[in-house]
Amino acid sequence: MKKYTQISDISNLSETIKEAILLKMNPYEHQHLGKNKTLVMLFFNSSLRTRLSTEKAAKNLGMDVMSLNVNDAWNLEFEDGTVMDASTSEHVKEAAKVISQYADIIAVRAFPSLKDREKDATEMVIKSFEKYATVPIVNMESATAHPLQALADAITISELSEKSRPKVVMSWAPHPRALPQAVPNSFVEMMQKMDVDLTITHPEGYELNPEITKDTPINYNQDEALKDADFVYAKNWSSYTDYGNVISRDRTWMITKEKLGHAKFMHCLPVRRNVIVEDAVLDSDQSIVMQEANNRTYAAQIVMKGILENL
Ligand SMILES: CCC[C@H](NC(=O)CCC(=O)O)C(=O)O
Ligand SMILES: NC(=O)OP(=O)(O)O
Repeated sequence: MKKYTQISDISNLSETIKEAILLKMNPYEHQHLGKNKTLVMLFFNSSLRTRLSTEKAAKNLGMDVMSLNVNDAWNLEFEDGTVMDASTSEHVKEAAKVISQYADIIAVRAFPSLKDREKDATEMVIKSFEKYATVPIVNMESATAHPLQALADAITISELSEKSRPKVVMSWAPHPRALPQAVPNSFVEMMQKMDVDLTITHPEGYELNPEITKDTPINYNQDEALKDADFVYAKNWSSYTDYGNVISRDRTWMITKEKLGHAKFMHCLPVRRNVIVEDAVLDSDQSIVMQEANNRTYAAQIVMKGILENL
């Protein structure tokens, strides 16, 4: 593996999932790979799980880790040819090359603006690091994708599914803020590669990028969509068509025990209790959000193992 910025960087998904599950049994087995190697993590946005699980994964592999909240360093310029006489102090051309001298792998988190859809779609931040860094890049959530989360979700469903082709329903849920489409995009992309019966449910106006959803069924009736689900993956996202806007705050879309039926509840976290999902669900043994969060370490570890093996 040369990098992990998108799900398609995984050449054999079922093998990767199997290897990640095996890794959990012996997480320190490959420490020789990371000895005298450094992971640098760059955060343009907040994180708990990604920051800690990716650091844990790197240390499981014997790596050293450095983490930088980029906004505490210099305000970076990403546009080519800019006369930098305003608020940006350093161009990503220099920053990426400088960091590459300190790192063997660079991991980046940079959320979208949610203001300019076309510009967000260019994935300027992570693509700039891919272009100018001289070491492999890992995506810790970019403007349109969260491939580490999706891999952890795939591992979790593979481990906990009680049938060969489970029904997986990704359901929109309300949120007070405008959130990215990265997590739902990557979850849909990942589920399309797995042997699951995937349905997406959301209010009208919340259609994701059709280049991602493709022919995955979309049901605007949540109750109908949730019927006989085995896994319910709840997530809020802002409108893609009315880009970056909150066009519904309909609290009836909150996931309840009643709506969940016998299904297992999934969410990437952080989750707004009693907005996205009621306490009774999160506090029940139908919730597998802790297993998902634990699998973030092994998703990151199997990815970085593959990268280290190719250095
Ligand atoms: C892994 C999820 C990260 C991010 N979530 C949020 O920004 C939620 C923040 C909040 O609830 O205030 C998102 O939806 O992409
Ligand atoms: N799920 C996830 O990526 O969590 P953080 O935003 O806390 O890293």
